[in-house]
Amino acid sequence: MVQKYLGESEKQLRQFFDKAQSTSEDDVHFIIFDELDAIFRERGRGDGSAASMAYDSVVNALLTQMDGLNEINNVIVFGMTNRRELIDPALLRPGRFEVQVEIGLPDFDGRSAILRIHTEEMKENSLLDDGVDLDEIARRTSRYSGAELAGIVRNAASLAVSRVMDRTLDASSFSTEDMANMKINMEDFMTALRELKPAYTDHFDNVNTFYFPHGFLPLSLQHENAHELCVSAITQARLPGATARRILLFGPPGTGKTTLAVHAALASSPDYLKVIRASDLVELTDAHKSQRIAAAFRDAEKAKHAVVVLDDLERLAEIVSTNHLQGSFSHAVVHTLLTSLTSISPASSMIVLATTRHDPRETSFASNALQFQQTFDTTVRVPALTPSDIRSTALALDCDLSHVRFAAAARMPVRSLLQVVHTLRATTSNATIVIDQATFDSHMLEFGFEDHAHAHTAAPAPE
Ligand SMILES: Nc1ncnc2c1ncn2[C@@H]1O[C@H](COP(=O)(O)OP(=O)(O)OP(=O)(O)O)[C@@H](O)[C@H]1O
Repeated sequence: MVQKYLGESEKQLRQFFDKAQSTSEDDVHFIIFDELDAIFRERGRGDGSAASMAYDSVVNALLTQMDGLNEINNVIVFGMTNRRELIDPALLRPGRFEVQVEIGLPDFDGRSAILRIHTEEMKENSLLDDGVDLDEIARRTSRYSGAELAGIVRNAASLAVSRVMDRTLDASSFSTEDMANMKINMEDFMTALRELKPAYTDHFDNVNTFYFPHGFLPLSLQHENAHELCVSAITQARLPGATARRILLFGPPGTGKTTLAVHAALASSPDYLKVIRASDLVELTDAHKSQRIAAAFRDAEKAKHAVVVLDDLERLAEIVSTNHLQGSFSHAVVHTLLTSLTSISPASSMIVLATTRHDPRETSFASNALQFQQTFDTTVRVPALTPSDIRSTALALDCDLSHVRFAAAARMPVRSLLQVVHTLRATTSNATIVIDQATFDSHMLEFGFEDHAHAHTAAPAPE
């Protein structure tokens, strides 16, 4: 559609419709626009340059043609897009693209059928090993789109070819054994699956190693309760009429809020998981940050069971408070966060787990800016560890703190405890290490924590 000269695209558009109109009414014409969003974007959004005005004019031309369609009844127009929100709204009104059908990610039957179609020819040519279980591949690809499944098949085929080509460079000297080797087997599919990850997700494998490098620990009764609440909210979000879709986890720095949210999300086997962290958005402009956040929510709406984790809301929103009532934040990001959170479709089973260091029950600048009370359905406190939680968590990591004295009111964020325990553990290869008071105290001081035995709170190192 895009032409070099001004007015050419409009002319071409008119020609499509004129051709359809000029034929007999018995001949039905289909006009199909692929990637509709590439050309028919919302008008007035450009930079005012001649090029952007030219795009606006193409949209006008299509609107004129579509309106004229009422008088002819042998033309059916299809538009395809995966960015519906970018299309000029006038095109989506009744009388234009009035029937809108969403084609989401394929379900198990759909994936099986897609895999069968793409492997049919291989099977006919005896290139598919009998051990290839397409249903098993369909089971393992719950988050893959049709195009990605086709990519898996192509990748598996090229693995089989390269296996033989690595051994035999001359195709004319192929032996029967080479031909048998060329068959695409289950192992090729498994390798292809590991290499090609679906677009509509974070890579779950990376998530595991990133968030729980040493495994996931129960930490405390409150942590376990918070975890259970998140898992059951995610499970119930899949049922009609679910009400708790937006959960806010709050607690002091380093108490394990993000880890808990991500683990609960994984435990409920979502087919889409997106963790949005401020560190992934650094160096982006506010507009780009907002786009990323909005896109994650859009993708989540498309998935069947989606979880979005918003890690550290105040960092995402760049909140800097000078006191509990004043400060600054990124208006664009806050606007996007609030709009995305409050406009989750009731039909979707998406659930959002967000983390913050601010107690939503107390007045604070962050709490006001992000409207915690109005935006979230449920809030859950994730506390620092008590002395008995500290001991049991350390023991789970083979570090015996029974000889260390803590003030009853002492509290320690799990991050601080893990820092100390891991350095203590690094000093010896013994199965379980028994730590005395002096060694523990000196490590605590080294990390800048207050005297835990007397202080009410073992403060974490400044961030
Ligand atoms: N249940 C757990 N099991 C094992 N490790 C954990 C657990 N919870 C937290 N951790 C570890 O403790 C550290 C801090 O956890 P996390 O980042 O989740 O805390 P946070 O409350 O989100 O912190 P912040 O307020 O700074 O965002 C991480 O290194 C994480 O791996």
